[in-house]
Amino acid sequence: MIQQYPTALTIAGSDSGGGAGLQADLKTMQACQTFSTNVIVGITAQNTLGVQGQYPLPKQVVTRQFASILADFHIQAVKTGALFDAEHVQMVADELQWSRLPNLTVDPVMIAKGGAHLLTPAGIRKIKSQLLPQATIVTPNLPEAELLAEQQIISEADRLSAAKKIQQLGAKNVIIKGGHGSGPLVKDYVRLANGDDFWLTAPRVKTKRTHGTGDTLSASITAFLAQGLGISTAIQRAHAYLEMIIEKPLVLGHGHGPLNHGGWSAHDEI
Ligand SMILES: Nc1ncnc2c1ncn2[C@@H]1O[C@H](COP(=O)(O)OP(=O)(O)OP(=O)(O)O)[C@@H](O)[C@H]1O
Ligand SMILES: Cc1ncc(COP(=O)(O)O)c(N)n1
Repeated sequence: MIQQYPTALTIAGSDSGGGAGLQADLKTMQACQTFSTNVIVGITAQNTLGVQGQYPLPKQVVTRQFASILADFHIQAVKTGALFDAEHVQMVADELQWSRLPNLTVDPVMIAKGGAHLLTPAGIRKIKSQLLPQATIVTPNLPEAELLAEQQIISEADRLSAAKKIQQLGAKNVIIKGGHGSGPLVKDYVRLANGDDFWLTAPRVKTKRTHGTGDTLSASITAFLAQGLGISTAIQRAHAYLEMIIEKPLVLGHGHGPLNHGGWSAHDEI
């Protein structure tokens, strides 16, 4: 008998350098045994050194992709990535609202590793008002969490209060990632819808090959949600996948190099 294969949707920007954005999402989902369809919201000219150009796509091009996917596939989980500006956040929020797709992971991509802004201030406000109320989970890094919660995050207690504020904006579950912190350990803080919380801790890998780590974590969570795993298990497996592949980098490019998304096999324990 032919089994239904877990199927997800990523709504993101294309990275010509192949390490982040849509390309990271597709490779991650494949490695995590979920098929991913994709809506391209915009195109970036980008490499490991930075973002050289950004080209959001016209509304009709975005909505037409949604229509094609929804007419054919049974989508079990969705993620959003770089959405560029308020207009594009709104069109994505509208599509998600009417299509009522389940298991939404919002990766509130704002600033690329090289410093380029991938979302306008009005776009940030729209994410807060239109996307977070629909989100099963939101996955900000530390600077993104500060902007969403409108507070500084220095201590661990700050992380707890920021996560609570982000939940008040409507996101059910929150993970505030710790890659931008310092010290020998990277600590991600997870706060679940029921109020339970925990830290995911890993040794900080001394590498500049971290392009797309955030996309990879959120795409992996999405892949595992599409497979029907509970939110806590999906987060923990995604973190284990990320920590496994960050140890096996590909030596490519002259800047923040990409992860090795295929750097584990289905037989590896994660
Ligand atoms: N040097 C590192 N060693 C180990 N784990 C890391 C390292 N850097 C980031 N991570 C992990 O990678 C994931 C993404 O964290 P990070 O804070 O880098 O997200 P991000 O800034 O959104 O990433 P990006 O913008 O590059 O896509 C987290 O689970 C974090 O713990
Ligand atoms: C199209 C696109 N989406 C997301 C990112 C974030 O990834 P990073 O922060 O590692 O640059 C990116 N650089 N480009």
